Amino acid sequence: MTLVVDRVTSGYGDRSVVAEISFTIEPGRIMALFGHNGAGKSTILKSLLGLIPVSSGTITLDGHNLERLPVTERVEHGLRLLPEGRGVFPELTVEENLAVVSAANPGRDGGAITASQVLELFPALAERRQALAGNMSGGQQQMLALGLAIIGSPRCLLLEEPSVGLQPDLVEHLFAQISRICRELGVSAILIEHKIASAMKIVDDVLIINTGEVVFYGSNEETRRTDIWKFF
Ligand SMILES: Nc1ncnc2c1ncn2[C@@H]1O[C@H](COP(=O)(O)OP(=O)(O)OP(=O)(O)O)[C@@H](O)[C@H]1O
Repeated sequence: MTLVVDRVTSGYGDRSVVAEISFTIEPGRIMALFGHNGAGKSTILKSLLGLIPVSSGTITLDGHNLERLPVTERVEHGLRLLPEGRGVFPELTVEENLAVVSAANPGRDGGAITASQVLELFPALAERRQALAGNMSGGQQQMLALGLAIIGSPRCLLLEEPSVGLQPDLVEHLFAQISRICRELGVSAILIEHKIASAMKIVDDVLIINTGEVVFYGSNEETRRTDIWKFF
């Protein structure tokens, strides 16, 4: 399912924070969203998911216009947010976390990803299925959050700084898992990340914004040939 964002402008109240944002992500591909603090990265994700309204522009997922739909319907279409911080229920076990989210996301067309498939995809979670999520390490909690995000029929993951608080080796591991999930399931992703060198190992395309406007959009290869630091 191709995500096409075309000239989206949005913000808070009367204040536009991001303007005329455009990009396209094909299934199975990952786009990095880079920019300095306060550039508007999270605002773009919130606009895609419908947490804040867009004032102009269109968002289509495989041809379906999403920009006027409520959050619940956008989730049904396959948009999934992995929020900054731990997107898990700390007082529930791994299994209970998976059960709660499965109940809320039955998925569509019989091809939905179930809790048991998530445990097959992440053996480290299967080993800890009875553990309380809140007692697990940061890396394990992030893996569970990723597992929860793909239950049902995900099409596009919105990943908000998933590496925050993780040791460098765990960051590499998590990113490898994100890459594998996207390629294997044909799910696209937007990755907001400050750890640019690590992100560059898994992303296909890069969008850089500065004070709410796109200042660079290119493939991984083009990004590596460009002095991107001037855009921050
Ligand atoms: N709920 C809100 N109400 C009003 N203004 C907000 C709100 N959230 C963010 N902003 C403003 O929108 C601008 C962009 O913020 P945003 O969180 O999108 O940036 P960001 O690029 O994600 O930053 P960071 O890397 O620090 O998370 C900032 O000026 C911020 O103060």
